[in-house]
Amino acid sequence: MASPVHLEGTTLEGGGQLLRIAIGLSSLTKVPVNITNIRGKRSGGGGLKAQHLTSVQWLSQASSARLSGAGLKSKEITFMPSTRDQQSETYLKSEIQISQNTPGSINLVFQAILPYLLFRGSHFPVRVHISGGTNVSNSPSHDYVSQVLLPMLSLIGIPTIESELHSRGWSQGGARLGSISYIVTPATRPLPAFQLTNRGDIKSVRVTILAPKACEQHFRDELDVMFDKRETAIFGDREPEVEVTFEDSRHDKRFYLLLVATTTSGIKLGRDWLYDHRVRVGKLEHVMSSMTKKVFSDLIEEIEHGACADEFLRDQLVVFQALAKGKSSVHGGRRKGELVEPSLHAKTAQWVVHEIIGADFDVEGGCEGIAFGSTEEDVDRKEGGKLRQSLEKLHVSTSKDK
Ligand SMILES: Nc1ncnc2c1ncn2[C@@H]1O[C@H](COP(=O)(O)OP(=O)(O)OP(=O)(O)O)[C@@H](O)[C@H]1O
Repeated sequence: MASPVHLEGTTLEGGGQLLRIAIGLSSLTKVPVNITNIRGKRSGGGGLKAQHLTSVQWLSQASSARLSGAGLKSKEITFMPSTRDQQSETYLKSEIQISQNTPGSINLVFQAILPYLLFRGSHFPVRVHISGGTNVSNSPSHDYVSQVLLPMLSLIGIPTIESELHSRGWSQGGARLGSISYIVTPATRPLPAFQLTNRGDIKSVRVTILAPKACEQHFRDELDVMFDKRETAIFGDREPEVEVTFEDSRHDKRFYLLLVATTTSGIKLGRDWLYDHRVRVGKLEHVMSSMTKKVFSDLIEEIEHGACADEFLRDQLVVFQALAKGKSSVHGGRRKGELVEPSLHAKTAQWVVHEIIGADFDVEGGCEGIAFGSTEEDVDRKEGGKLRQSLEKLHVSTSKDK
């Protein structure tokens, strides 16, 4: 087997996403990887947290990989997928259960395994049940995934993924476990290249509030005032269409607000905040007004620079651009006439896909994908053809001892 591609875990963002993308791509393409200094830029010493370990272990079993070094807080792992075109029997079941006993983000586990579930070459839908956190700081919430990520994946041509929330799991207001099921239908051919370049006008905004029931009216009033004030910045000359949903968070320290704008071309832009500052008794009005101000101004910033994917979605689409067939483009918007730079997360994702499968991004957010899953690519892969050779070249040029 070729020597593993070495990834230094402190590169760019230096967090967990580098690991998730690397292991997800490795399990699909069978390119072995070695990651050192995992999450090396995170405070607290870095290394694998439970959420990362869960994803790595699941993918290693699913792709019959040899995994070494993996444990809680590990800073180095080597992931060597089996080169035989055979998946582990256990993981071909139509029901998959992934359990976490802390509220590690369910959606980050899902982010790690989704490319594998979609492109592993199966023809059967799977139902994946994951327990952990549904609303966790610095990760996509259940609400963001169901209202932004999944519709956007469908817009770019990925078979519709359904999600079913069973119960909420929180990182705030004391740890609490929840669970979600996803039904994923695998792609039966490579993902065609997609173009997210025409944003259109903002047609409607959907607001999701999770807060203690006693705060409902105040929160709604704050939003009304803000919509009145910022109507033109959001809707321009169009008649505003706003829908507000409130759910009782059943805890006086659990506050979450999400705004999702839908454009005339079907694009969804989302911004949210799971309140993570101290909630003081008697100061709840301050919590609601600061959440409303911040989430509105974040969304308006996204709207003003005209991007076709919000800052978070942009990094989450990188892996799909790299696997698609042909050149996919995601317009990231312009600020003062200049293209908006990808976030550090997006740059990191682009670096990882380059290192593992050789896909490159241009400054405008375009990427010529490797057509993963096409017959030609399969033949190449099985018979040691073009792709295999170029991957092997990459192993050599990026191996650890370089
Ligand atoms: N508010 C948000 N809405 C949607 N997606 C988000 C949000 N915040 C973070 N994300 C996404 O979550 C992922 C976070 O990656 P990151 O590497 O920071 O996470 P991590 O595994 O928790 O690692 P670490 O603990 O090392 O930060 C990125 O894909 C990012 O786009």
